[in-house]
Amino acid sequence: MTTPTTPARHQVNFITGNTNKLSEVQAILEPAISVSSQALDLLEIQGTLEEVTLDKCRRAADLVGGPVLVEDTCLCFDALNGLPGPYIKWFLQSLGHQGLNNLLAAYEDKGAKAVCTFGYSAGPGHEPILFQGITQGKIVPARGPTNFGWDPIFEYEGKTYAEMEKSEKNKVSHRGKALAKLQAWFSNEMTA
Ligand SMILES: O=c1[nH]c(=O)c2ncn([C@@H]3O[C@H](COP(=O)(O)OP(=O)(O)OP(=O)(O)O)[C@@H](O)[C@H]3O)c2[nH]1
Ligand SMILES: [Mg+2]
Repeated sequence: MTTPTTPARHQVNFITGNTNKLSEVQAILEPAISVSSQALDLLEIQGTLEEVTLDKCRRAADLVGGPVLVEDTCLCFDALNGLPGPYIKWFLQSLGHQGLNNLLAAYEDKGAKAVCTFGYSAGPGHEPILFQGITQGKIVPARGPTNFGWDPIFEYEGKTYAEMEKSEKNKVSHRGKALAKLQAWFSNEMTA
């Protein structure tokens, strides 16, 4: 007679230097998928949203020598044909919330897409798999706590991300949507 075994819980090693990202990923994935993390400052190439994450993921797998999860987040202004996109980190650092609003002053269209692209690689030499989530919102003057990036200037259905409870943001966010796809893929793998 064989004893039924419970399938091993999935485990991911999320490589990021961003503690805010890490706590959102843990809040969304755990306890179903356990999340460990290494803070490595990965070099990021110029390119499309997908190219940046693919390259980041391959680099992380080579550095760590095992399975890795990485993520790259873009903020794409509709009036600017998707810019700043993957370069939002440097735009935010240089211009701040007001400066990002000013970029759209000449345009009526304040629409913006928050795009999150996760890359999972089973290890060095394994081609990464991408999971992407997009939330459409608009850019507004800052409202709410300022502890995470551009959260105070990204408004979705009347509230900025910064004004939402964490659990509320995770339900509607670019990151939450991307992680729902990743979770579906992992549970499929588990039953395959
Ligand atoms: O208000 C925000 N709400 C979010 O949900 C969010 N997610 C990312 N960011 C910021 O957008 C840039 C992405 O750059 P990014 O993806 O390269 O991140 P990063 O360099 O901080 O970490 P990582 O590359 O080590 O993972 C960085 O400035 C992040 O702080 C966010 N800001
Ligand atoms: Mg980065």
